[in-house]
Amino acid sequence: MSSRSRKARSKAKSQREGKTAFKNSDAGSFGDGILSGGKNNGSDSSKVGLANLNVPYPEGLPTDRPLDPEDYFEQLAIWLDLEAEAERARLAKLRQIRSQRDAESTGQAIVGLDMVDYHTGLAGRYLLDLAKPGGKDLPMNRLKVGSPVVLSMDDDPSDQGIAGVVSRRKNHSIQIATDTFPIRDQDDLKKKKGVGKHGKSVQRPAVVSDRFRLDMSPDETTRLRQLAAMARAQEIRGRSGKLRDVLLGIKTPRVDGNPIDTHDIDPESFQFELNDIDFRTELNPPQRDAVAFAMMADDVAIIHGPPGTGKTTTIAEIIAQSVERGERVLACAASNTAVDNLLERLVRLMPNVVRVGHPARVFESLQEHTLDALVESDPTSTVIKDLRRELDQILREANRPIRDSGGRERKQRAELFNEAGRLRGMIRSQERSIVRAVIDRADVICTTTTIDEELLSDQSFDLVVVDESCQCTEPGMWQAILRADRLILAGDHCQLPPTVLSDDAARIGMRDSLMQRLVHRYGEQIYRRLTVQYRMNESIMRFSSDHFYDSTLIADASVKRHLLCDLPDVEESDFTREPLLLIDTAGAGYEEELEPDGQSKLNHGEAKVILQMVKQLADAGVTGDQIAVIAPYAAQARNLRMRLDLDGIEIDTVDGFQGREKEVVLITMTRSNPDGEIGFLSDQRRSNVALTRAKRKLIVVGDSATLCRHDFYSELFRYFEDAGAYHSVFTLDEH
Ligand SMILES: Nc1ncnc2c1ncn2[C@@H]1O[C@H](COP(=O)(O)OP(=O)(O)OP(=O)(O)O)[C@@H](O)[C@H]1O
Repeated sequence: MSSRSRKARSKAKSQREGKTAFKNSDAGSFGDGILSGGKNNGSDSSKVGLANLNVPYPEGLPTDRPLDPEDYFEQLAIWLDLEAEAERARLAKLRQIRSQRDAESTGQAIVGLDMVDYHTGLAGRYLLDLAKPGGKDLPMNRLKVGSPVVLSMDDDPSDQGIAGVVSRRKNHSIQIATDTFPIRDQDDLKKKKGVGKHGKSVQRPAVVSDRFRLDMSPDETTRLRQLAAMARAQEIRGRSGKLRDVLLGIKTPRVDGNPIDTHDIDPESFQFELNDIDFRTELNPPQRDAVAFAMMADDVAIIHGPPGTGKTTTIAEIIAQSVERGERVLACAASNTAVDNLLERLVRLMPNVVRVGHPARVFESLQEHTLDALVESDPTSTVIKDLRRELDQILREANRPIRDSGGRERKQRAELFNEAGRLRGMIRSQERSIVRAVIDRADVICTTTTIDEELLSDQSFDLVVVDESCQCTEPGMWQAILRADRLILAGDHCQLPPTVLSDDAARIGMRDSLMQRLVHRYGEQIYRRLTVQYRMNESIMRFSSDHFYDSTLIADASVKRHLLCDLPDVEESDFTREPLLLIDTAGAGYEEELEPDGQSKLNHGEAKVILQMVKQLADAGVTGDQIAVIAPYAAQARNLRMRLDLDGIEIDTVDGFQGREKEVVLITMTRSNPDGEIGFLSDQRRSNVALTRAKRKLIVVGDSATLCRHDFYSELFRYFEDAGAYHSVFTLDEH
């Protein structure tokens, strides 16, 4: 353990007791009114509008003075420690649930699995196909493609298992990529019934007789990489050291050579820069300004992109401009989905982009841009293909059941495994040199902010861009920052913050992003806001614009009045002509319930209303793939998935929907109780995301008696009422 990590651990206790690593911390005194429209007096830290950015972080990193690097990185290490502790505790609790029904009801484990097939993939990984005996469908689960998992023996609670990543999932089978072959007893191979297509039972043997269990796993690698990057960042000098000092408030950021706190940008230079850019995309004026501003920033600039305002489009243009100037760019985001959204734009603008990351986590449509695919299609990789074929062959031979009792076959098997090891070594070394060549040739590398240090080794970049940067914790930023000459952060602090499991870490600042901190510290000079949105009908946009963005959003003419009934094959009626609809369930007795065996909430009454609305939409000609249902609670999303069977309809939690859009969105607020408790619905950023996903129609189902005890929801209900879109559930048929 590093000395900082040790120090951090011992400090973690005092952190939980509410102390910070900052000496003389006077957090709570930054009220210097740096941002425009300061409506809020800073008394309510739950409000998150830009106008409310004057609100100090309750106990987080101070923004009114430079941060001492040692204190700062120590604080970040403490957050990571608290977070790791919370993650370990959560998973330990889950793995203790050994009984099938209980373990699987969490959605984070699948038990009693047979291994029905395996192959070798890139870099000598094993791809293991697992299924339930008899080809039964897998239970509802949260193991998505890309989820880190632990594969262990089902009948052995002491088995620590091996680490893997989900690489494919179907209704009745799941594929895991691992570095190790999970075999307990090689002699124990015997034929068993397996599964075939569509879950039919066929005579396909389970290739290993053991039963397996899959559990979601903690991602220790990420934390270790972050700690290592922070240790380097604390010591680093030169250009990266200067950028660190700017981000810590020790040095002032510069634009066009001038410190931002003393000079407004010279309008003439700005105009000159703007005129000089040969834009590759059709951008609106705020987007163009943002591009020019980013190009002029000497060290760091921020693009604030409210929902649907073309943040990703804008940063793709910034990257294209930077490449045009002969620069190399690292384009990152905290999630794989956000990286892929950006990659989708980039590949339309330039050819030489490489997506680094596990291919299992990359959109199917973008596979050809992954490092794996590019290495595979490299002419020099035919050698690797031959070696891999040989490896597969050897493994199949080695896994044949042993028939003789004399030990000869056992000896042969050991030799075969040795040979397999040697081949894997050769494959790896060949691949390493091709990987290096592909990466060196790329103009832009796209990756999540959890960077594979081995793949990118010593690469540094003229520009590092982090999209959705408000979803990234500060410790999560340093791997990317260390490789940057200049840094552009894009995001929206009024949407979801990063996921932080530890309440203690969240309370002392881990959920506040670097972008948010820099805006606090430097104010308007450090960011440009995009204001024209291309998603929502104006009525859908207005509430969010007024509440979160100082009423600055403008609906582009192409979407301003678009309606559901304008879609081909959708019948025109009052229902499809109105962009807003709110169904108030107050008085109907639709009380929330706690999911059996779980912590999450569901609401059967609201689900019934959602079902009725979806049916009405389908009857009007709206197709499933044009509809999304958003539930703040996973249990309600699961409940609805079991009850709704319209082809193509998407049902997910708010977190699953950030960055997405649909023609029509239904939200089931779920909370309904006599005490007016609303749990994490009180985080308005979550509601902001849910309310801004719909293009042409937004339907909200909720209980005013519970929700409207809170100002935000009371305003929301009033907004629907004023728009003539409020209906009590009693006005619906069947209720
Ligand atoms: N200047 C523009 N002219 C026309 N359409 C645009 C323009 N800028 C963005 N769009 C369109 O607006 C939509 C949203 O753009 P984009 O995905 O870049 O936004 P975003 O801000 O990243 O979205 P999100 O809110 O999901 O984070 C896309 O369909 C995009 O093509």
